[in-house]
Amino acid sequence: MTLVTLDQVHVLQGARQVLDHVSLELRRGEIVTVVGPNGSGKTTLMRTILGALAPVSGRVTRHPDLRIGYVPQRLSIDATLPMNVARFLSLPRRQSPQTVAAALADADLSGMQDRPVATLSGGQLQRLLLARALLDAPDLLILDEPTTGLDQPGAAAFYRRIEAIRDTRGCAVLMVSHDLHVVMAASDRVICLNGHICCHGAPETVASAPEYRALFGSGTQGALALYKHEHSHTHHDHDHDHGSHR
Ligand SMILES: Nc1ncnc2c1ncn2[C@@H]1O[C@H](COP(=O)(O)OP(=O)(O)OP(=O)(O)O)[C@@H](O)[C@H]1O
Repeated sequence: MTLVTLDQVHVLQGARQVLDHVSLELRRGEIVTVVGPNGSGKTTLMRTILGALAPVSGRVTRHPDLRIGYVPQRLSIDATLPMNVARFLSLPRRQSPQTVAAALADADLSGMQDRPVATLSGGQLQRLLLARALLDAPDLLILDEPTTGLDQPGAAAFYRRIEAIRDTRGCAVLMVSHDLHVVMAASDRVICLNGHICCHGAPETVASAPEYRALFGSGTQGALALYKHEHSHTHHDHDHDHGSHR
């Protein structure tokens, strides 16, 4: 089932054209990652899909009654605010204890209802934002650079959790990421954006595309092969190029 379709979308930020002829489809159950250099329009694309920005031409079509859960890059919370996790998740709308418990379990924060938000680690706070995005049982989960500030093992664990949520809830996931190595392995499809869509497809296809390599160098494919090797414990004869990292 197609959840969102963008057809030849053009979006301006101020007078500047940021998205140019962008067409894509998001389908139920898939994990799609958008990669691209700084200023390439990734956040603009997320906000266009959310409906916060309108295209000047082209069309965005959302499935009727589509529910979108959004995980922002970061949240500025006043660290001195005396608020616990359960209360944070019941703002602005009251949620049942069961809904809160299920969202916390999916975000690997089981039993944390009474913890003051100010005492959470960076990784736990990120997962709290994930739990909040799960409260309304979204069909599509949008995450904008969700692992900013996490170290590589923390980011890898976060992406595995996202995969588990997709598997159990069946929602689609669209995310922006700079963690190229890990994310390439955790995605069904990758879209490489630089104002327009430079290339897209399976992670392996994108990692070896000349357009992608021109933007990110050639190191990622080797790291991808390495990650998959460790992850699956199978022994494929990948075209390793570990020596050529940027
Ligand atoms: N509100 C705005 N007004 C004017 N220009 C904007 C606005 N928001 C973004 N831009 C410009 O649009 C372009 C794309 O920005 P966007 O935030 O979508 O890129 P990005 O790929 O998410 O970047 P980054 O990786 O740095 O987060 C940039 O040149 C940015 O300066």
